Amino acid sequence: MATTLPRPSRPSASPPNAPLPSLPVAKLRDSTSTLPDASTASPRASVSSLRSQNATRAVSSSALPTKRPQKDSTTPLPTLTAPNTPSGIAPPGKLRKTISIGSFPQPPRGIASASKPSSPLSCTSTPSSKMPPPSVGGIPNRGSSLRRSSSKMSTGSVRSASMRSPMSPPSLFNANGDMTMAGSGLLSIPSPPHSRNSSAQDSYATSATTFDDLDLDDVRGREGASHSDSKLGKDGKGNVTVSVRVRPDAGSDGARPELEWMVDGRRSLISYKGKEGGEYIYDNVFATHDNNSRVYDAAAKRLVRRVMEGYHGTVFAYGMTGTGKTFSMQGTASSPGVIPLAITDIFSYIRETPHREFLLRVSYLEIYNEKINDLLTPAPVGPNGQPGGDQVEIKLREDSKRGVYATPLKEEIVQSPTQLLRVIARGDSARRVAGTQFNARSSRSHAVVQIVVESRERVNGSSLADKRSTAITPGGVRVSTLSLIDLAGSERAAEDKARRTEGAHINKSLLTLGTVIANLSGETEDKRPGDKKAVDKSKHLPYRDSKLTRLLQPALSGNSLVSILCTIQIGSAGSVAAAHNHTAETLNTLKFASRAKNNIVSHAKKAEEAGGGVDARSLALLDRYRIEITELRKQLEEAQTQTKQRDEEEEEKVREVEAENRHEEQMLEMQLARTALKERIEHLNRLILSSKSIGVNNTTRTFSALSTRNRGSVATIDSRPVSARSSTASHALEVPSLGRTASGGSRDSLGTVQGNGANGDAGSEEEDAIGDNGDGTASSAIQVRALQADLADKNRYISTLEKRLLQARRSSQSRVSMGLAQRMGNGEEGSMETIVKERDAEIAELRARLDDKDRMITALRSAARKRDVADLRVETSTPTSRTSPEARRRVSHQRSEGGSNASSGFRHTPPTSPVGLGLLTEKRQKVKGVEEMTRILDEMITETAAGGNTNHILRRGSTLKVVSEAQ
Ligand SMILES: Nc1ncnc2c1ncn2[C@@H]1O[C@H](COP(=O)(O)OP(=O)(O)OP(=O)(O)O)[C@@H](O)[C@H]1O
Repeated sequence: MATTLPRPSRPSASPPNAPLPSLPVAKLRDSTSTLPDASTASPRASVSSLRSQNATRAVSSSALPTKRPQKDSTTPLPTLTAPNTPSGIAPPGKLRKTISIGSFPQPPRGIASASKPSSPLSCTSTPSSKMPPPSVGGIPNRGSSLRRSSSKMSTGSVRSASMRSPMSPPSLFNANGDMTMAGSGLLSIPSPPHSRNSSAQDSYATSATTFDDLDLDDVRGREGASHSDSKLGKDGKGNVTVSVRVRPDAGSDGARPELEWMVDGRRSLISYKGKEGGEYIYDNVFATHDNNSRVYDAAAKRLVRRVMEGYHGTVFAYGMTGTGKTFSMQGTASSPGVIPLAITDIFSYIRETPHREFLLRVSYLEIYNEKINDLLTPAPVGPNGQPGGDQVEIKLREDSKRGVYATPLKEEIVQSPTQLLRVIARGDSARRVAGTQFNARSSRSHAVVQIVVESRERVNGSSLADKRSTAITPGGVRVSTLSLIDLAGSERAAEDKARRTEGAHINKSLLTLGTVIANLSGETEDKRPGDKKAVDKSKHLPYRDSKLTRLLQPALSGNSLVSILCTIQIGSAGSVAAAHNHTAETLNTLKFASRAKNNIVSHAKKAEEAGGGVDARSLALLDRYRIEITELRKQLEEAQTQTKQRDEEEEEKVREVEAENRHEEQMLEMQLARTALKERIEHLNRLILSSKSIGVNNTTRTFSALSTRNRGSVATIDSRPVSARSSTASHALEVPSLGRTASGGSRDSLGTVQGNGANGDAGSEEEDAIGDNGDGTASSAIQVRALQADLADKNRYISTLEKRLLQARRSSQSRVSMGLAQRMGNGEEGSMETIVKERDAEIAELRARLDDKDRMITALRSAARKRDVADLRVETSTPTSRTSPEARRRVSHQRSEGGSNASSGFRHTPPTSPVGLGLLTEKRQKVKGVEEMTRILDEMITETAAGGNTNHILRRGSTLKVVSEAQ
């Protein structure tokens, strides 16, 4: 409850100082302030009390309006229809039961008419502007509220005036308090002190006339069209409305107790002519044929509308078990009750009010055995998997802004009538019901539906920008609450233990409610000294004695518009005993209703609009949502900006990755180019080899001839195959390398030149590897030189390799550090390891490539040397063939010696003849040529590995070819 107001002033017993404005309809009421408590007083006590009161209360009929009496005089009193009447709601097939109007004694015309018109003694409507300001703290300060004077004076006047008036209004009671519908000795039940509540007083008048004079649709139309506060004053609807609804009788055994009752819906009057007889007038009396729609229209519609305007409102149904409280509040599918009709109206109002925006939230709780259960939260599951685990205890709290409220309680935000109805239906299904003696589906708990309405003025303009500007300005939110309460019914002790316990709790809480309402009448502070009523001030209001009264405290203490619907059953209900029971209960209910009407004072005021300066916690949900929406919008914009940035970064990354991929592709292309170059080199090498091979082969053939001739007598130069594979492996090149071997005995051993090259013929040739210059010295010298050259080559190549390795390391280190710096910048610290691995792999690859080159160079060199050696052999063998037979013999001898001394190794004897020296010079030149070629090859390979420049290689290749051809 956002605001609470001080209680209005109470009527004083003092007479009026000035003439009072007329009351549209004079009403007769039993003075509830003197009625015994419904729960405690015995019927007999009630009757005696009534009698004593009635004797002194009379309302003048002289001032009654003339319109109604004329109408009434021609209109018969309404009949009490049985459930099976055409307009009734009772099941079909039942006998039509009509209580004839003739069965009731008719009041005299004047009296009858007197019940309608307004009385000059009635109080004036106290405009809301004259209402006292709200009490500090929101909870009405009953003491301070009683200091109001304007209404107090008038109400007090009413009471005393009515008591004193010689013009008694019509009554069913005679001077002795006996109920008589006719006769001269009528006692008027004095008008209830409704004037204490000016609004309520007005409602008396209007409610009594409205349904008599107006077509219901007409009423609806007019009510729906008006939302203004002034309406309250104009039509006189009050802040507290008390209605009584009579339930159709389920059956009768002929006892016809209904004959003792008279229900006059037109005059909102119920009278009983039994022992505790009396006449009761309320704001509305609904006969058995009145349906839920009519009940809602008269008892709750206006209240609901005003809740939408910013007032707090409470509607509750009270009555004995089985009398139709749930039927009235919930209704049926074909006849919806107060709750669904209120929901429809709430949304109609929202539709009709485009200048405001609304937020609705709903909660639903029950008070069962003095424990509060949240009906919208599913029952927790116990250890056995069955519902019934321990629910979080819901407590009632109170604060100045919200008043009394239950917490923690689930509140659901709803956006449509269907959604709201569904939520309530869910709560209904969770509510405790059980079969009792009087009701097969008796509610065993008090159920409270609470709909919180937040609304605020919409800023003009419907553009999004306007809405946004509204969103960032909190405040201006009005919060009001509509409480729709279906109480459990009072009942006699049941046989079943569980029902008994429930019944005890129900009765206790209803008793407390009765006590609170009864004691409300004693809240008179502004008394004159010596005023007898002053003692009432001390009356205790036991709100805390039950959860129900605690929850209803804000409403009962004047903070809210209140509509109480009391349900009764006056039929025999199938048996005389039941009828008696009903009668007692019905009388109790009627007394409760009278007390409520007389004692509850409400000065509900439109909830103040929360300003923008309130702290965040107390902000209305609507505001909080607005703020949240603004914040979320901001977050969304930020998120969008971030997303955009991330997208750009990702695009950048993608671009980098693409660049990397392109680089890799380029690398791959280069790799392919290198491979192609290698192949080209090998091809060139093969060309070189094949041009030399031809010489070798030719020489070999010469050697072969020679060796055939000398087989078995010459020392052999064995050649061990050394295989050299190019990196492509498919071009394996095996060239003989020089080596020493002991070819056993006289047997020749043949070196082999094998090649898988394109020519494919090298491998098939045999070569006599004989370093034969006649004395074997030439071969030795050649071998030494060849070995030295080989060694030099190897050294050179090793140094080249070292250089390359160093370069590779440096470049990979710099690349790693660059990559690292870049990736560290991108926050990819985890990938350092990967980078190092990548670089390691690159180094390994480079090494492998260098190894390949190494092998290739070795192979090339070996081939070149071999070719060189072969040339030398050919050349040295030629002069030998031209020497004298003596010399040949010497050679032959030496060979035979060499053969016998094979184990001593290869002997190298330098040539001594001038021919030999010339040959040697020529040979040296050739060796140089080989070295030159090797050098070119080395450079070429180095450059190839470093740059992959095909043209360059080709150029070099052609140079090489030229060199080789020159040789
Ligand atoms: N005005 C009515 N017209 C037709 N049937 C009614 C009327 N009022 C009540 N009933 C029927 O009477 C039975 C009991 O009504 P209901 O359950 O509403 O009583 P109750 O006051 O809520 O009882 P309890 O306090 O035990 O919950 C239901 O079957 C209902 O349909």
